[in-house]
Amino acid sequence: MSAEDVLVVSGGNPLVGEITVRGAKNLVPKAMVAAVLGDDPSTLSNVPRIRDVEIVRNLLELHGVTVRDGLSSDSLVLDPTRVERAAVADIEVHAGASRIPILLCGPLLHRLGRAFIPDLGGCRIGDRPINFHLDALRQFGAVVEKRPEGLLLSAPQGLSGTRISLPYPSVGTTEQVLLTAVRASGATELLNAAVEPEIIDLICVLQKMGAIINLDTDRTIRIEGVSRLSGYVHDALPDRMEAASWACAALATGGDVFVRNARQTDLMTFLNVFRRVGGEFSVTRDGIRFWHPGSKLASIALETDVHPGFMTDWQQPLVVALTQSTGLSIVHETVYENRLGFTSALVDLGAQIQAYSECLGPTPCRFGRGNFVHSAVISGPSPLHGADLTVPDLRGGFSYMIAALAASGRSTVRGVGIFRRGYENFEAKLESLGASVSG
Ligand SMILES: CC(=O)N[C@H]1[C@@H](OP(=O)(O)OP(=O)(O)OC[C@H]2O[C@@H](n3ccc(=O)[nH]c3=O)[C@H](O)[C@@H]2O)O[C@H](CO)[C@@H](O)[C@@H]1O
Ligand SMILES: C=C(OP(=O)(O)O)C(=O)O
Repeated sequence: MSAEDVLVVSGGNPLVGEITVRGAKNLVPKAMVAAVLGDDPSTLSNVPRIRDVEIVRNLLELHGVTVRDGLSSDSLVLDPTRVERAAVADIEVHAGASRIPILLCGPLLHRLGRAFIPDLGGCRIGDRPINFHLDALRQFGAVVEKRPEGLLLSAPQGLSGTRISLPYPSVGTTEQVLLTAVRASGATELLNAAVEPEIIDLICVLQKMGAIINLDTDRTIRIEGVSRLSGYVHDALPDRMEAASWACAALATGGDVFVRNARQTDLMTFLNVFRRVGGEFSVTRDGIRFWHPGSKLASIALETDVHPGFMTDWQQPLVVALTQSTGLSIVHETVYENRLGFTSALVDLGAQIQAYSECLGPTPCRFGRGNFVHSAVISGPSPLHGADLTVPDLRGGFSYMIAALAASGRSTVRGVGIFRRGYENFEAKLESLGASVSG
């Protein structure tokens, strides 16, 4: 860990001011991958300067996509016309960096008839298997060989439309199916699909390219394959995970933060919970202002779920705010089996949190019968004090930062480099909100 990976936080002051969120971490890299399917260049704007975008930019360049900055400072132009001629021998260097490489399967199979996919990275919040992805790709006609350093795929007979029913509405697998089906021969029907706003935005990107995609009200997506797609011009939807993180930071520190570009439609479920806890917000054309009203915060019972439920990526920052609520709050994490480990560090800061392997919520989830610690009871309000913290993953780590800002005294937060995966300019944003942080 380098020195610049460590931040010393003097907490106890409310965060006050304004920050801007740009395009979503969970859409932008995927829209970049979609550009590989086009016959001509695509232009993507509202692109944040985050590590996951850099990783995918480097990966696409290795595959022969020419990526250059666009006319505006936040846009990228992606030209895939040289992909066929690219050498892919260096792809292994990207192993372990993010979840995105798996989404290149369909686009590379369509263009080259083969694809090499390195081992995936991303947050360690569960096992994160890719069995749904591989089952779906095989149904399209792909042959998948597992190699020590990754996956080798080919499509000797090409890729053909198919009927896929997902055991669980997986975001990544839904995107995998979309990116493969749009240029497969014939029609594809995807049942039990995920319908997160980032997926809808990816569908918008693909439709601009010439794809025909229907979304039914029952989580069924129907795709009619087409033989060619063009480039696109698209403005990425704003990052609702980052917006919710700053909202929770405002609430936990007793502050008042305007999140420029936050969109009500993407945050509707979060806003309901924020209000039930006692947080105030007001929606304007340019963003959403979130603030602590000065009165007591309420405890709540909450389950994370696939969209339109309460998103799992919002859970960790919200738990910090719940340490300041009066009474007992209950959180049941139903999307990942191992996303509550971060709570033990919050206990070191003075929070009262007990974690359980039972399902503490009305929905019996996939993890109830295993020994997975996936429910928590938070008792509050607890005064928090400074501690020495090491970031475990993106959202858990940002929660530590929020807790350190809410705590009285000094905390040392190690491993903040991970934040660069999903929080653009986080040091500058913290400073602009009056946080006392130093490297
Ligand atoms: C880069 C990106 O967009 N990441 C998001 C994406 O992750 P990601 O796309 O990896 O998440 P999924 O929706 O696929 O995973 C949901 C659940 O399905 C399981 N599963 C998934 C695939 C599979 O082949 N087999 C399987 O069992 C996972 O272990 C997990 O328990 O959606 C998650 C759920 O909203 C978010 O937390 C992540 O921020
Ligand atoms: C889990 C997350 O990301 P990833 O899927 O990229 O690991 C996240 O953004 O909180």
